[in-house]
Amino acid sequence: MIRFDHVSKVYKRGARPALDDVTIEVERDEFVFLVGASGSGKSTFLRLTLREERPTSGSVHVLGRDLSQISSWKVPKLRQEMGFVFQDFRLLENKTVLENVAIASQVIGKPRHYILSAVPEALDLVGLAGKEKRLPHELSGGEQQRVAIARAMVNRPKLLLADEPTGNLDPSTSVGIMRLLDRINRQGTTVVMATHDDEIVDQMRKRVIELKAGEVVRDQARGVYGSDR
Ligand SMILES: Nc1ncnc2c1ncn2[C@@H]1O[C@H](COP(=O)(O)OP(=O)(O)OP(=O)(O)O)[C@@H](O)[C@H]1O
Repeated sequence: MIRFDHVSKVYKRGARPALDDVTIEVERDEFVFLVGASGSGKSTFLRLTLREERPTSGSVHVLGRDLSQISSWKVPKLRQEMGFVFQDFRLLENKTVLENVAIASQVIGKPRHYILSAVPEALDLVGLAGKEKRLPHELSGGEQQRVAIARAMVNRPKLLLADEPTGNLDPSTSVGIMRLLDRINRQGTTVVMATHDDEIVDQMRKRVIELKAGEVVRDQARGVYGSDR
């Protein structure tokens, strides 16, 4: 699903690498936490997976494709096969819940009959059926994040990337969001979630990849502690 082969990323010549010789494989149907202190390289990992950035060296494969071989005009098509969720929700404030979700299908030209069935299905998945006409400011933070997750799922991606999705939520609301992400994973979507929240990571008992100053220092699924090279 995702393969990083000796990937390094240096943003500015001479600066410390944001990722330093990272080799990781995420298999189909896995749920993986990406943890590490601020600046350890989590967002860089996600940006490379989305091909928002390109590696300085090494190769990145996502959804069976070598990202270095994909021409720029094909990148939007690749991103259509992924969903992403952010800490700050990023909803359109003057659009209803329904419109916020539908727009993700409309912008990529999905046919009307698809949208008419996929949008209610996505809202049902996240438990927001009945709130279609609300505007984002009429929802709680947890509900706003659910809208963002419905939007990420409406095109039925194989891979969901989440960057601190519970970062703006209180602990009990976060638990609900984690249950939802777990359910999405069990229904067949690979999930990679960057987080600072140790409590969530401990509760969920999933694979944990820890980055420190751009290096993988822990990969719990493989039982490796310390640098694995
Ligand atoms: N666009 C950029 N230009 C220059 N340096 C960058 C850029 N983006 C990130 N960096 C640097 O790369 C390193 C890794 O940053 P990254 O954002 O990947 O970490 P992070 O683990 O996601 O941190 P946080 O949890 O605070 O989001 C940091 O030293 C950061 O300053």
